[in-house]
Amino acid sequence: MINLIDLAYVRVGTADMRAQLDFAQDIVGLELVRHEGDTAMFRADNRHHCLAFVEGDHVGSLASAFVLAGPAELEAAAAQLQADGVEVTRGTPEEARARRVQDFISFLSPGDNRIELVIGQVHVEARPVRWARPAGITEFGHLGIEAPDVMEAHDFWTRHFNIKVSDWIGENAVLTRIDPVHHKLAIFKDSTGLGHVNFQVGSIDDVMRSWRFLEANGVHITMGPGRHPQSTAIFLYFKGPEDMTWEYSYGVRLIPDDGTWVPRHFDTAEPDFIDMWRGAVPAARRQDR
Ligand SMILES: O=C/C=C/C(C(=O)O)=C(/O)C(=O)O
Ligand SMILES: [Fe+2]
Repeated sequence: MINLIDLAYVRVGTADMRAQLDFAQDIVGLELVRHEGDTAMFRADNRHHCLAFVEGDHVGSLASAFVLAGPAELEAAAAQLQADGVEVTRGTPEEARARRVQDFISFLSPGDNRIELVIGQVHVEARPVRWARPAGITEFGHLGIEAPDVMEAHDFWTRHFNIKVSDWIGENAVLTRIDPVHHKLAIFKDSTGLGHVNFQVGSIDDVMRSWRFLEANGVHITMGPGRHPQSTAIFLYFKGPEDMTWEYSYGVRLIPDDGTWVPRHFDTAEPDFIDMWRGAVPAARRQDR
């Protein structure tokens, strides 16, 4: 079993770095920690960065990364995946440095999403984040990734990793955890790529203030403010440049590690299956597809 300790970062390709730089700072509020060559890195918590935009021809997800405990765990992970027929690529020292990690491997998960497993991610413990806007972000919360067959993705992730299912949403989505946080990896039915990137905020007020701020700045809000019955989090989803979906949320449920949690199944025919406040739900999330 490969033990994922935490999320590390997400890398996203962009053909419009200027637009992504402006949006990530002026709208989302992240700190630009470093812009070197074709890569801009953003910080939201003690990780050196949790989001990197890489300028080039590929627009959209390049990789989603998780932290492993150390070198022995990295070797064991590579061996386990290879034994199962998964093609594993070793990061070069230059690639590791660009990611601010000591070492990493990568592979494709179902849905052709590139996943990186890293060790020794650089952390910044003492210096507070220099927020570009006071959005109230407390941390990089979770990732949504897409796969055409959620069940196949579920089987892969639960076979190899310490992933536990927290909840199912029809056959459209599975929300999974690697620690007490209700979900850090959500898999949604779609072709491939990054579904959304979530940032936790400190209060309901932060969600609502950002809602007003986004509206005033002409940002397309795709869902919310609302409250997910799954994690009980109060959420706000919005679109950035190049069709990237961002989310702020507050109040995610913690699941005690006592073995008593049974994954629930939410019926997409119910009017409040995804929003307890029954706000408008985008068509892509409305029914089993
Ligand atoms: O589609 C349902 C989404 C649920 C949640 C939640 O319960 O918090 C998410 O944030 C998510 O999966 O993105
Ligand atoms: Fe989310």
